[in-house]
Amino acid sequence: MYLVTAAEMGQLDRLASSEYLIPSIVLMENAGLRVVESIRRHFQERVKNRRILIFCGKGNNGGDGLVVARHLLNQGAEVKVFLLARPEDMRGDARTNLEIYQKMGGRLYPILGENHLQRADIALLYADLVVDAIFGTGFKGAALGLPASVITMINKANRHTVAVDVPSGLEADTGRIFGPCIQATWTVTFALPKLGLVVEPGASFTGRLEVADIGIPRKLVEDQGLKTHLLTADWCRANLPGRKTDAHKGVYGHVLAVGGSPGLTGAITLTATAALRAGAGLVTAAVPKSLHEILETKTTEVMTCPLPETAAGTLSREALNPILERLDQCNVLALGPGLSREPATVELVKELLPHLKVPAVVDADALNALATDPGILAGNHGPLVLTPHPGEMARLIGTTAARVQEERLETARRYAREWRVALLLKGARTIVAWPDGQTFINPTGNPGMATAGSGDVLTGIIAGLIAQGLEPGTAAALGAYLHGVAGDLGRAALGQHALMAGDLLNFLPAAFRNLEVDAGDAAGLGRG
Ligand SMILES: NC(=O)C1=CN([C@@H]2O[C@H](COP(=O)(O)OP(=O)(O)OC[C@H]3O[C@@H](n4cnc5c(N)ncnc54)[C@H](OP(=O)(O)O)[C@@H]3O)[C@@H](O)[C@H]2O)[C@@H](O)CC1
Ligand SMILES: Nc1ncnc2c1ncn2[C@@H]1O[C@H](COP(=O)(O)OP(=O)(O)O)[C@@H](O)[C@H]1O
Ligand SMILES: [K+]
Repeated sequence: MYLVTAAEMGQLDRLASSEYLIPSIVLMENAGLRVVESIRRHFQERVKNRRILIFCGKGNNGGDGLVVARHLLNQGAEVKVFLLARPEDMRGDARTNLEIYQKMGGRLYPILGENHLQRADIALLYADLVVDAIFGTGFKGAALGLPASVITMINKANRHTVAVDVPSGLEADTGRIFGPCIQATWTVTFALPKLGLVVEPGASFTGRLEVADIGIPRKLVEDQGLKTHLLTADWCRANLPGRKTDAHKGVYGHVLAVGGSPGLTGAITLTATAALRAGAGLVTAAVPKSLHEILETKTTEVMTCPLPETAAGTLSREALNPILERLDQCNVLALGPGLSREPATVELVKELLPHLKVPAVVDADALNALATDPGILAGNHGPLVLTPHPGEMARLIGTTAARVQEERLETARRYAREWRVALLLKGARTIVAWPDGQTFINPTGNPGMATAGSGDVLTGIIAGLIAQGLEPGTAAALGAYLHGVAGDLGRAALGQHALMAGDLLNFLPAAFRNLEVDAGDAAGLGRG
């Protein structure tokens, strides 16, 4: 599903009117009607006598709110409109809808000063629902003064609140909040979701998100060349690697997982096991030779391979050729889990990356090694997926994790394009940016996944999907989605505190099953 900025949405609205002759007031009417339908569903279609307060701003968002008000009035609800503007300041379609509402005898209460707040505050005590139509995509910066007081008052009333298009106080483009913001129970956004509704902190203020069709022609949307997408189950389902009835394990590829160091054998174990869970045919874990027996003990289906090591028991530079030889029989490398930052091991990573002929998922300490010499990626390199968390991303581009978190989308998009890699930036609402600019935001996952080894599992899932023939960028997006679904299933069963990385492996089958279309697949009968 495409995601848009306020400007892109405004462009769509304008072109719908100018190129497709759809009057803007028709778009506003459609928007209002979609909100009314959503409110009816909220009340199981019984809106009669419901006490509904509608807070309207002076712009078109307020206009939407006035459309909502008059239709609810017509349907027998007890409606009160609180208008944060003087009627004479209203313009265009919003003004028209204000006048229609007034002609219908709708109750209208101006909020032009703090002295008007009390009436609204009392009404809030008895309200069955609050409709937030104060600010939409036209909002910038921070709500101050009276709007800030109104937003704070509404939040304090703690009533069910539906936000029209965007929760008021939220920047539609970034999801950032600089002042009070409506805490919506749910949001009805028009035509396409705005970026700020699906990334934190905006996503938390948005509540449950409904995307309402207001009649913007689909072809117009397709012709816009939009590059940002919200990952959906449908998209993931369409990109799941198939399973042929006459398949053999070689068909599903062979992952070479390289990593491990004393005390960090768990990371490489999680990655290797996750690759199998994700459906790879074969997986080999290549580790420093003194850890080889531990891996043999910790794994069963995973094959293992001892490699030359340093005195510290980490992979040494002599491991380069054995790894390259092993890669001749593999079709994807997972590099980094538990690797350590031993200088010789860092050198090994820097020598290995430019020689790769197969796709590689580069994670954890391999990223830290890359950060010591970013120019490594300047030359030609195989298709890479980098999976940094904000700290590792900060090291890669020489900034701070806080700065990365302020500009997650642009940071990921810029790095992917500059270094021609698929860049997966972990964290709440993981971002997957492809070299061509296509960018995906993952809505699945939860804070229970902020636990040691969770990223190692993701690395394995992505490598396992590439092993089965998926393009690296597609595998990164699909992997992030499945990883998050496994985390959500894990949270439902175990809670957020108890969830551990190993649990993600146990819930991965259910995450796949949720996506597989027909029961046949789920029973492992294989797709014909
Ligand atoms: N055809 C269409 O276009 C359709 C549009 N639709 C609807 O229109 C909405 C966009 O409407 P919009 O562009 O009028 O802006 P909106 O969000 O109502 O803001 C109102 C005013 O807020 C003000 N303001 C801004 N920042 C502020 C701040 N920090 N603190 C205080 N005030 C601030 C700013 O005032 P100004 O800066 O101009 O003085 C602005 O004029 C969109 O979300 C959707 O709901 C639908 O009907 C579908 C069809
Ligand atoms: N608050 C959160 N919401 C959703 N997912 C999260 C959250 N915190 C962490 N995660 C996910 O958990 C994983 C953490 O990975 P990482 O930090 O690399 O852990 P480790 O290095 O211990 O394996 C990432 O996939 C990240 O997206
Ligand atoms: K709003």
